[in-house]
Amino acid sequence: MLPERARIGLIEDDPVMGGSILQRLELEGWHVTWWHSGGEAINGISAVSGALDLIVCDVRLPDISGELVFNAVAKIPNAPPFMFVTGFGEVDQAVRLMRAGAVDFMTKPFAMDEFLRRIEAGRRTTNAELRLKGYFLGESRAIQSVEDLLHRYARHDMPVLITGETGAGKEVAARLLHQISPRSSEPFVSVNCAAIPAELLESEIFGHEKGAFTGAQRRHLGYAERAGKGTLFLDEIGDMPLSLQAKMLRLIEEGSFHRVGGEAPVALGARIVTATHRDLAVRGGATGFREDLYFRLAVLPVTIPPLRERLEDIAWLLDRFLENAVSRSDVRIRGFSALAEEAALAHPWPGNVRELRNRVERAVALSTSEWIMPCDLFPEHAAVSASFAPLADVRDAAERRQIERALEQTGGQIAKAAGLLAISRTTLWEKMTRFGLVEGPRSES
Ligand SMILES: Nc1ncnc2c1ncn2[C@@H]1O[C@H](COP(=O)(O)OP(=O)(O)OP(=O)(O)O)[C@@H](O)[C@H]1O
Repeated sequence: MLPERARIGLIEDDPVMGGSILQRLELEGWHVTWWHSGGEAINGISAVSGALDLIVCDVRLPDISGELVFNAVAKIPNAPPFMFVTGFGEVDQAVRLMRAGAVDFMTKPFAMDEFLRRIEAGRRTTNAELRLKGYFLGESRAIQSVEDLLHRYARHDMPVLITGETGAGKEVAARLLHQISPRSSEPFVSVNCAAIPAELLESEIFGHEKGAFTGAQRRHLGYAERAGKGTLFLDEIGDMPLSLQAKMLRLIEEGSFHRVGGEAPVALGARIVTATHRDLAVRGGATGFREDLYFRLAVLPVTIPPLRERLEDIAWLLDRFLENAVSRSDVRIRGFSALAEEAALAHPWPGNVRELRNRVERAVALSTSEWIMPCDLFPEHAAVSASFAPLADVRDAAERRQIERALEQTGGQIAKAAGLLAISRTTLWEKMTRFGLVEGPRSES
């Protein structure tokens, strides 16, 4: 039973569906307000918005779409979380709604117990508790909305495709998705498809039977089987050979696979999460990736923004990695100098978070003071400035040389040398003093 009489808003035009949801929710202790059309719901919600713990909304309504209701309600202060109920063909729309902020969706027909579990997870108090725990991936709004999306995806079993530049944190996101999912006590198995030779990848993922090929002396369980009911994370999926892509497609469509050399199908219990730094959505097979497989993998998509687009995370990550590196060494470092932080903010971070972590670890090893300086984080800039003179120095050296020549030609006579150089005597004298060319008393002749 619910700790308090929680309030739910139901937007459903089908009297049979709405009636059975209402009856079950009331039995479970929810207080339900039922609206039969979108317009009716918008008016009704405005009056009680703050008091509602959750809204369950059908995507297809007789007057306006559930999406329009959601967009209108989202503008109301203290709007309640939305969970959508959709037909099978409306999954794309439901995913779009989740990306826009809906907490969850369920496809009809659904089992009532699963529905109750999901509304309990999506209701307002649960969200508030999540916030209190704070964010894990970073401080920027961009990464926090990624994290919010992962929380919404975590309750589903559909494949997730994580895209983003190299080193941006795709695997970290996949691990977080696993940890916050109901599968968290099961294994998380990570496979880097680019790191395993193409000819071995199939038997590494699907396993093989004894005698399947020369050297296969025993049955070998692949990653798909070792992941059990947990998460199978396939990194660099864009590098998967075409022959294996066909098998992946079958795995997703049929929910089972064959070990190499095996005859009986093995059921896949794990959720598939994939990642790539490539744009696999390019049409016409230009990427060498099957379009049909792409759509199967990208049912729930999420993109990790590059570090240069989330500057607020830079200082946060610097501190995190510094703390970590210092705790593993015996150096005493108090933090980053303001100049080092400024340099970090201006850097484009082509290697993203991985580059930042490596730079911090190297800086801790190199630093000779208690404060990390720009040259500790970016030693290559220090090397460049040592070998490459600033413009002002080059200009000074050229002026000095020309003044020396003029003085030589005029036998050290300032007035004549100034004439040759087309500057005033005073200016020449000042420059000679600055360049250390003045010896003995000044000659005005
Ligand atoms: N939000 C984060 N908090 C702490 N560490 C992070 C975060 N994001 C990434 N990292 C660290 O940065 C490094 C790279 O992260 P990760 O392997 O997840 O990136 P990736 O996008 O999967 O990279 P690749 O494209 O090379 O596979 C790892 O050491 C990881 O621990």
